[in-house]
Amino acid sequence: RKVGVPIRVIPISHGNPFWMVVDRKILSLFKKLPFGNGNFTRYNWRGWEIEDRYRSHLEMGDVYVQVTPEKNWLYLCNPEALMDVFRRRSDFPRPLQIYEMLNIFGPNLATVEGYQWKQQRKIIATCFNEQNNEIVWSESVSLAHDMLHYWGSKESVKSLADDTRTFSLHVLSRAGFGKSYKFQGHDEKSTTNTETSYNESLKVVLDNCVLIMALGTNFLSKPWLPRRLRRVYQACISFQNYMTKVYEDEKRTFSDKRSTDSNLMTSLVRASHEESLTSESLTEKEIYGNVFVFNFAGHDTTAHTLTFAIMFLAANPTVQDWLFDELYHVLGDRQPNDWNYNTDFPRLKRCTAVLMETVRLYTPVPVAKWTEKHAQILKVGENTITIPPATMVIPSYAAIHTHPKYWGPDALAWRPSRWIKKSSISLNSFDEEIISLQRGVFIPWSEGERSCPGKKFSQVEFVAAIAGLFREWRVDPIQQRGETLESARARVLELIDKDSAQVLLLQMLHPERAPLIWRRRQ
Ligand code: HEM
Repeated sequence: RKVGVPIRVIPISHGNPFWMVVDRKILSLFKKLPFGNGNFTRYNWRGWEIEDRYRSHLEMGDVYVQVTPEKNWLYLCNPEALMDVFRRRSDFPRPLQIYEMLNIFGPNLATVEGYQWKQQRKIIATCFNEQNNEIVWSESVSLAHDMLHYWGSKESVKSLADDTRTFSLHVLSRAGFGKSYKFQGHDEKSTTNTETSYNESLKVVLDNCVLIMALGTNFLSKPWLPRRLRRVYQACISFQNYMTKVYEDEKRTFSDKRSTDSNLMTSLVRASHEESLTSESLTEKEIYGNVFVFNFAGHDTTAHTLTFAIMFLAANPTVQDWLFDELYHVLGDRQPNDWNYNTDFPRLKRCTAVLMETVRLYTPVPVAKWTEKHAQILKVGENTITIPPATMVIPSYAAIHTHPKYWGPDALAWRPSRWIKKSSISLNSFDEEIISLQRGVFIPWSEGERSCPGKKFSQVEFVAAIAGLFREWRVDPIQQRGETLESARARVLELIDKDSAQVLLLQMLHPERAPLIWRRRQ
């Protein structure tokens, strides 16, 4: 109350692990009770932000606090104040206790703060470079082609979410480690052989990372555990062995002065070696920790976003035509292996707009900051507030991304064309630009020094995938008995709206409930 902003009291802490498992089930029962609809059912579950959007801020203003038994959570929906929080990295650090579990393979960018973070970030920034983006581009184009081949051969595609995860895992294998794999659709996956074991182990690690983080690798090594858990442990070991081998190889290559590939792992080893002359290099453990965190941070973020985008496109044939016009204009009749990262990617503005519009509405990663040990003063609009120590400070991304004040009356509609304007410097009628926005109203990759280092990586990957999929093909929902195509599309939109929830990240829970069909354009 002393902060002087509206408050909402909720009975269970947002970080309570037991509650996180049962929240929605219990609240759905509560909602049925005559007195059951209050702050508890409105706010006390994981992912409430997406259902609520900007409504709480419309009711209470740009800042309010949720009071929980453990901490106070301050929600912020004001662009200038948000940018202030992002810029003041030491005043509003990351609450590291939430991320500690990501230390499975070693300390990394996501789990350190202060000087250690600065030092790691400086080295890592050099690895996410244009040579790496070129690898991301060509691998994504090639994999999208194979994925389309698989989807195009089926009468009904139900495995969208699984296949986009395979796609993003393969891109990471190549751009992160230098290992290229042929795309295998959901029904084509073979049992492991030696060649796929690295990729397979990475997949098992990522699929089970919550379990690994919760139990720890020491516990998982116990021989009396069930087979499934031992398999997870084996995957951790072979993933670690693979990283060690690449590390040793690269160290040798470096001392021989032979040039190598620009994948993230080799660049990290090289950059670390170069920095070692100034005693600021990464340790071997930190290299492993970071390679894991690149995979963790880059896998489902892009895969879920692709799933959302393809579903939205299936429901919006006019947007597919709009995309096709750009793809035909930029890529013409050239074959995918002739598409060029340097000249084609920057021109695919509409493809980029599809990404922006999708992450605006379905932002995959929630960001949290806190005030740690000290009170902080923050100007929010006309008011200046003092935020007490140990307060969580949460950018209300789902609100700022949809507030009509910044996005207009159709803010909740998925409309990629809102991102495009005619180029001011070109006379060519097709030359378009992405609109410039006020800083702080669009924050899916966060902002400031601690924003996502994989932003461009994910943009290149997404745009290459969309170009590969939609240059010659289109997608529709499969009609159910007695349904028109129009109502099938409305059903897909309804599914996106009602069936999306925060698991680890925000995702569609059952995209297989709306099977799709891919057809070649006439
Ligand atoms: C659509 C795709 C993506 C989105 C929306 C996204 C979003 C974000 C956000 C919001 C953060 C800040 C989290 C926080 O402050 O708590 C972040 C951090 C991070 N992201 Fe991404 N990300 C994406 C893809 C990727 C990819 C492809 C990679 C790597 C290949 C990656 C690597 C990282 C890393 C290492 C961090 C930690 C940075 C640090 O703490 O300094 N991300 N990402």
